Amino acid sequence: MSLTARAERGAVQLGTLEVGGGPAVVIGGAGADARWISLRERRVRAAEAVAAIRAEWAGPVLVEPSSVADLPRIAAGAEGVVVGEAWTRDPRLVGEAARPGLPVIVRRGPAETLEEWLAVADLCAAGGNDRVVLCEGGQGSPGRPAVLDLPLLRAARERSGRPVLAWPGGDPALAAAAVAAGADGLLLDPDSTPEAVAAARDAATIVGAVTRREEPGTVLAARAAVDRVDAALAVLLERRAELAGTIQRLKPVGGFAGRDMDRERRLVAEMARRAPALGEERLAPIMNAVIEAGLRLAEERRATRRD
Ligand SMILES: C=C(O[C@@H]1C=C(C(=O)O)C=C[C@H]1O)C(=O)O
Repeated sequence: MSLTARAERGAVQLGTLEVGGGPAVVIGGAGADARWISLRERRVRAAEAVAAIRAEWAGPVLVEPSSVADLPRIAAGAEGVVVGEAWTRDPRLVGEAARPGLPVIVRRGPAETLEEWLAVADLCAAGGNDRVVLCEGGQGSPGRPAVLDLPLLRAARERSGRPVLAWPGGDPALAAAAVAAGADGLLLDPDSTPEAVAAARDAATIVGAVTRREEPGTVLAARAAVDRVDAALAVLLERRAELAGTIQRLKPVGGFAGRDMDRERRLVAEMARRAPALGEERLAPIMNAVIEAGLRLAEERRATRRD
């Protein structure tokens, strides 16, 4: 599959948040598209935990239960259930988690094979609940921060047709790599800081703008998709201006005086291969504006440095 191809898959709705159909989503702490909490290793009751998060967040909430007893409370107050390794080892528990009809996020345990992982998802579906999202990656050992198998993530996505999230730890570079590999979203630590959430979202936005082909159905969704592409364009335009500025300093004659129209025509022709709908005719004035902005910046900088 090419880098920018769009794979067909079933999207899963987590409350108001669609996973798998549009942009890569971010699930985690404050500032994310959805929040989640784990009741494992916490001495807090499901109802209290859900109420606490509800007090500050009106969007989708997912909960990892500590036992089957938590499920009715979760079903009453949350938009999804998260099950991890402890659950996926026990088919009966998985069946119970899927029964209330809430979407289920199935996290792969580090020792679990692709077949075992997908079998857990199928178990949910067999119980009548096909709203299953997979999640690859998890906490490593102390010397090994995150364990994220990207080929396995891709295989799971292609084989199951289900959305697949990735757990990138706190590393935005891994978040970017996961989205580039096809992850439909990121599951961050529930206690992630707003800064960590923003960094992961930024990485997902920039990479996703190139790798995720979207087909939005409303003006609002299409504008949001355009905003993501513009975010990536801004990063590239800034980088391009810096590089073009370097060339002005290195050339014997820089700035507008050293303009090379033949080089400009050739780069437009090369770009038209990747942008055939726009073609050379439409790209030429765009690139002329981009190039002139870069030259103006270079000349302004040169004037203030007086070199
Ligand atoms: C950067 C250069 O200087 C100018 C700016 C260009 C650009 O921004 O791409 C291209 C050709 C030149 O007119 C260059 O010569 O490569």
